[in-house]
Amino acid sequence: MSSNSGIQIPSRLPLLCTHDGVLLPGSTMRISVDTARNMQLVKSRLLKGTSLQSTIIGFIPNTRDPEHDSDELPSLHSIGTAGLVVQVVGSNWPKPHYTLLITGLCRFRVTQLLREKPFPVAKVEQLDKLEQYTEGDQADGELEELSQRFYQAAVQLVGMLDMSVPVVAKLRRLLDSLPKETLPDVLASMIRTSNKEKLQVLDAVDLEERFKKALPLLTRQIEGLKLLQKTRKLRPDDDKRVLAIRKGGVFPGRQFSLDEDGEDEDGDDTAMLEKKVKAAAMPEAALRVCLKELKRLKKMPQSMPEYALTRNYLEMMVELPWSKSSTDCLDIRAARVLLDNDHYAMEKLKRRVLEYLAVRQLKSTLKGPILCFVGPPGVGKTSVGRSIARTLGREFHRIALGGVCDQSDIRGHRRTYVGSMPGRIINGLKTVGVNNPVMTKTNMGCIVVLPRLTVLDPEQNHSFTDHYLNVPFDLSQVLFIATANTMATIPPALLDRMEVLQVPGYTQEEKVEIAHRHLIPHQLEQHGLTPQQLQIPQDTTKDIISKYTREAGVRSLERKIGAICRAVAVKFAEGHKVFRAESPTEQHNKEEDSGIAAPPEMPIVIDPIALKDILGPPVFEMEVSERLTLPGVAIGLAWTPMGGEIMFVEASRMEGEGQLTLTGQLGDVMKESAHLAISWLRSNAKTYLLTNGSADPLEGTDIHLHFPAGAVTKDGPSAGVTIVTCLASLLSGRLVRSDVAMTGEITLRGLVLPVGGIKDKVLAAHRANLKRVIIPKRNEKDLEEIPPRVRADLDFVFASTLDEVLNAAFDGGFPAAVSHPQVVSKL
Ligand SMILES: Nc1ncnc2c1ncn2[C@@H]1O[C@H](COP(=O)(O)OP(=O)(O)OP(=O)(O)O)[C@@H](O)[C@H]1O
Repeated sequence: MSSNSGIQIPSRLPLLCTHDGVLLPGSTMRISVDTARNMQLVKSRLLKGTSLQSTIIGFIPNTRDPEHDSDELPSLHSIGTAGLVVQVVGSNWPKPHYTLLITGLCRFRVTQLLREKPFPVAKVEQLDKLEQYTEGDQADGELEELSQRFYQAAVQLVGMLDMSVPVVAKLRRLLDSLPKETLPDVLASMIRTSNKEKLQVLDAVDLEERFKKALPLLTRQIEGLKLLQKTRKLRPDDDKRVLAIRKGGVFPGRQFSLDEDGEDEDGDDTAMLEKKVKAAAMPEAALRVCLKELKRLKKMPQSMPEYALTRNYLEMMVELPWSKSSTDCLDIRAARVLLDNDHYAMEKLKRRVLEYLAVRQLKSTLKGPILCFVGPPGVGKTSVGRSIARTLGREFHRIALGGVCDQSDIRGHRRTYVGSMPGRIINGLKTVGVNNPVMTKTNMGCIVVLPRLTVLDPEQNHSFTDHYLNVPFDLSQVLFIATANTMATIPPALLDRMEVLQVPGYTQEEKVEIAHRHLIPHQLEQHGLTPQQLQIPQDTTKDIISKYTREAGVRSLERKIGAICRAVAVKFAEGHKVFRAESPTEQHNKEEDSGIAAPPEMPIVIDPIALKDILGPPVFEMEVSERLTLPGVAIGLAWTPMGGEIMFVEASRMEGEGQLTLTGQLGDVMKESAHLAISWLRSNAKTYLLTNGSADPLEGTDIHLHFPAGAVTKDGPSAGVTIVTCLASLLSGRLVRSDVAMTGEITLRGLVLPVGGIKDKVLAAHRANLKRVIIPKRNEKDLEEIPPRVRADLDFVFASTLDEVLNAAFDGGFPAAVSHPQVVSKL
């Protein structure tokens, strides 16, 4: 029935004493507090409390809170309103204070003041109660009549207001849905009433009296409105007059001078714009264009669509930072510390960035190549860009070109088009307000269609012309950093203008460090939690990495940590009940525990059980060894723009005519690898005793080769060795070792050629807990990039021939019947 009747307020309430307003039940008000006791209440109750109950406070009106803590508390107004604090905003200007947004729930009476310091707390008796209304309804005819009259008056009042205003329409609907008993409070807080009148309504505990107090206020408001409407009707042509003036003003050459403040706004506006144009310190060419446009604008009637276009253009022009730049404050030593503080690992990248910055410091006019960071998503490319901006003391802007394959997105649309806009670069400059920010451009691959690449050419940057501006803008001060996931999609002409820095994926250990140094503290802060409230042990982080994410970077790891923080934040908001998992052994203790709130200083520790509770069952289970229980399966290593991955190759044979079927969305190069592999095995079948009695192992058999994850397109020559191993296993009936992965291109003669992406591939093998990795001999030098700890965990086999590959891939080797002639690679 009543909205506030169901509320049960605590029997002890902290009191907020104020002289600046009266909170009535059912209304919301903003109140600023700055006295000692009130500030204490906010600090130690509202900001520290974690339960819903702690956000309920007693609002005592008409009582001035003493300025100082030591001053005596004056006698309290006996009736107050229990209020729910929905928002607290703190500020130090002009002096420390908090602004509270508080919603009134119900009246209470102070029965006993329990303490005065640091803020008053009192025993209270709740006044507005459900029974009171229901009983009143049945018993009292007069009350019924009063409430009806009040309702009618309220309807009349709302009827006089403009229903097209959404708030009025909402109030009209509310009138019917709210219980009638609450109307005096709600309306008294909405209409024009003094604090004294509101206080009288508040003090009217008896419902009948409350109606009697509020009704005259309502009637007064209605009468006031009636009077206002009458005076408006007396001067009906007022509006028209205003209209006439406005219309007249747009005719060129005619000036109106009005005594009142309704001056000719448009004339004023253009004059203002002119002033701004002159103050914008633009280069000669741009200034000339602006002045010409201004001249046109002055002559143009405002109703012309072009008026708005020209105005927008001019406003854009004056807002651009033509000659506004921030001063660089580069200190290489500080930069090193900052880069190290912001990012763990990525030593090579950091070293190159520092070199770049050092050269800039020595020669500020440096027109070096644009840096381009290439690596899987979430490895910190953009975030290094942000750190560079910080070290230089520059603004940072990120242009994400995801999905953008249109040059107008970068260069803007010509102004002749409706809805034309400047491109992303100019827009970015307008946002940052200086002409020398650090800009990162994500996903460079998409600029394939840019016919002219001036943006990325340092030599041509000084005269970048956006189609919308149509005058050159000097971008030579902007420090561009490009980022991309793969180099494959960047046009060679673009690549040629950039210095590419590879950012490989992270090892599990690196991820754990990054999580504990950066991601967890960052997420805790984002969710308003402290390390005293939530702790994630290293083992849990390892579990999150291996069981819930499979990525080269750390983005989804960060998301998972965020999910944990959210779950814990909910627990704290609910009052921090003991957060335990429901393992069967603990189940019986649950009832005893459930009522006890853990002491607030106890952190929530995320153990494996809690982890499973929050993130659900593990998403990735290592299934490597399970899948290698039959002959004809081998593990390869693939490189994708998302980092390295392990890849299974499966083969099966059936009766047929020696045909090879390939499935799994393979590209041409990969299909050719498969054919090469078959040919090599056929030609060496005798050597390895794969003949099965006949001369050709494929006689009377069809072979099917499949690369699982069939929906993903795969290509490249690096699966060659894996296909050979897989087929050798199928034809020999022997199992491939379940802890070995391999990569390498093959030739028809059985040589193993080098491939790319070794670091990412090796990291993928390490992530998958494999022990042995077979890589081409000529890739041995790439191992330098791999962290020593990962190198120590793995057993590397460097193969230059397929014979070596097979020997390493099978337990006990893969002996040839006759000794295999050693072929030396001259490639
Ligand atoms: N080495 C690191 N140390 C600390 N934090 C890191 C590190 N690497 C990545 N991060 C964090 O990972 C998150 C994602 O990084 P970022 O957005 O820079 O990725 P990105 O490489 O630009 O990805 P994309 O290619 O998808 O744009 C950021 O919050 C970043 O701070």
